[in-house]
Amino acid sequence: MDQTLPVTDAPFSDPTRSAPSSSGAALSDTLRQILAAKYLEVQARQQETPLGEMERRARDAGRPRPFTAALCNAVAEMRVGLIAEVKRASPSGGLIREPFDPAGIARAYEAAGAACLSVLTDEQWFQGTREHLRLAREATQLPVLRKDFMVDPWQVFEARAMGADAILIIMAAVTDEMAERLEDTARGLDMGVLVEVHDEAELQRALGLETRLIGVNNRDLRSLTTDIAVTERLAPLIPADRIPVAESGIRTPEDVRRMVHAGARCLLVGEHLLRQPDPGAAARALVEAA
Ligand SMILES: O=P(O)(O)OC[C@@H](O)[C@@H](O)c1c[nH]c2ccccc12
Repeated sequence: MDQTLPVTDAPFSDPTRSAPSSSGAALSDTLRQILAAKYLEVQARQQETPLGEMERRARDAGRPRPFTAALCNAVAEMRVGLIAEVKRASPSGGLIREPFDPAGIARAYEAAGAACLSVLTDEQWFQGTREHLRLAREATQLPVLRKDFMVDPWQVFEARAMGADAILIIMAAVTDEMAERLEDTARGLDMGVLVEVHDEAELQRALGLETRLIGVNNRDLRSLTTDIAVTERLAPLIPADRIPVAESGIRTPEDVRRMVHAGARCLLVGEHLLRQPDPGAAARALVEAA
């Protein structure tokens, strides 16, 4: 814990310029728009709360709950490791749930046997807030992933300061160098990391990190379409010392069985659960599918 943490004195890097876009496609699409706004948002927030102050708040936030261990335990016990998501809206789904009760939803997920929670904090595209994360975490004992677009280590301190136990690193959104800085910062705070990939090239880049949890996003963040065959293609390429997590577009017990069969016993599921009158019952049906 006495390691020197990376500082954010460098200007925000634009991954669309320097990172290899693995698909070869220009990011002139949803992800690019989200990132352009995110750099500005982080810059503005950092002016309100400078790095040193945010780091102090992060270190005062108490101990993080063990996110990676919760999923490892589920896998070791041959259960489905469900990361159940709390989100009000999304760019592809529009307004998903209204009224929206993050604490009640989180409690229902916990009772259903979810291993972890994921809470959207992006306001502009997902109508998320820091308050949603705080409410969901306080209502349960579960480790919580802050689901947002991380482009600067300042946000990792911010995540811990708001109570998050883990962060997401989206390989399509960052350079290799930034991915490492985000990972180092999270590890220095004892936080978990989920690194997200969508194709073979992003997977190769992700395997250069130390993070064990490799999320395969079935959703293409450029076009917003989902296809759970993406996990079936990529999960077999993930080495045995890593833990594959199938993300997005999972709805039915049959989908769960397909993901488990492909080698992904951990699942990140949101929209389907949140569209049901009883998200807890829907979560239980998926946990019990395999
Ligand atoms: O709601 P779904 O299709 O079940 O997907 C959940 C989760 O995988 C999705 O919200 C997600 C995965 N990666 C992201 C990156 C940013 C925002 C959102 C996401």
